[in-house]
Amino acid sequence: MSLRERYNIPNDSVITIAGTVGVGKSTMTNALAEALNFRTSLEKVDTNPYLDKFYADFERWSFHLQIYFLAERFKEQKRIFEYGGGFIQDRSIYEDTGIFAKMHYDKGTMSEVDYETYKSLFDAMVMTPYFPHPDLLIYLEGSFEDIIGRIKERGRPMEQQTPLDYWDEMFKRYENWINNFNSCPILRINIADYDLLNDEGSIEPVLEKIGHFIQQSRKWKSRQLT
Ligand SMILES: Nc1ncnc2c1ncn2[C@@H]1O[C@H](COP(=O)(O)OP(=O)(O)O)[C@@H](O)[C@H]1O
Ligand SMILES: Nc1ncnc2c1ncn2[C@H]1C[C@H](O)[C@@H](COP(=O)(O)O)O1
Repeated sequence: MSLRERYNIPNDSVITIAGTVGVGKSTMTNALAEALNFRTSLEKVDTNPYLDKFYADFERWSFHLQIYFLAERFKEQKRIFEYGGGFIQDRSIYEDTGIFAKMHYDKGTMSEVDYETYKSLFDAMVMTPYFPHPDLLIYLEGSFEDIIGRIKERGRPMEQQTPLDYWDEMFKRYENWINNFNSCPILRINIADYDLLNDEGSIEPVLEKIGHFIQQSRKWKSRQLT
């Protein structure tokens, strides 16, 4: 029996992994996809044509970068739909607007007119009944110190040169954002409770929770339809 069958996870499930930069989304995405034999939808950092420029000059590039991310994630959403699900997605589309665009607007590194243009495009594309929301959003959380340690250890130059205040602001916003998030069911997992790098078996309790959550939310959805 496969792990997917053992934990009763439907093979058309779409699971998105959310959380601040460096918390461990990509690592979790790859581990879950391998355990469930699902496809991945990964955030491509190396081929992003705006990311380096953005970190060097937020004001000049924040609008361009948000439009790029929106286009990339929307194309991925289409790909997931075309395959009929069975995907783990590295970062949700909701974080682009709820965390990044809003933070840059509030801090003055995205102009009001750019923010309004971006938001109206995002809402028209995503906040509609036609947009297929994921079955589950797994929110990874941990201490600020642990997360900063992981950003340092990973060592992407553009992130090393970014002041600590930026990550601190983002960390605080994430807590507030997840407490108010209601676009799909949420499963919160603390990074202190598993260790995918040193203990392969630590994925199993996560799978058990996923199976339970998806079963519950599908039952709830089917009751709403009858
Ligand atoms: N369970 C873990 N224990 C220790 N380090 C981890 C763990 N999971 C991820 N990391 C490390 O933390 C860093 C950031 O992880 P990553 O998955 O790239 O985060 P994200 O995609 O959220 O930015 C990487 O260097 C990764 O190897
Ligand atoms: N929407 C975004 N706006 C600005 N920066 C973003 C956005 N989405 C991702 N990023 C940045 C943050 C990191 O430097 C890289 C990759 O994110 P990660 O959390 O490491 O997967 O892109």
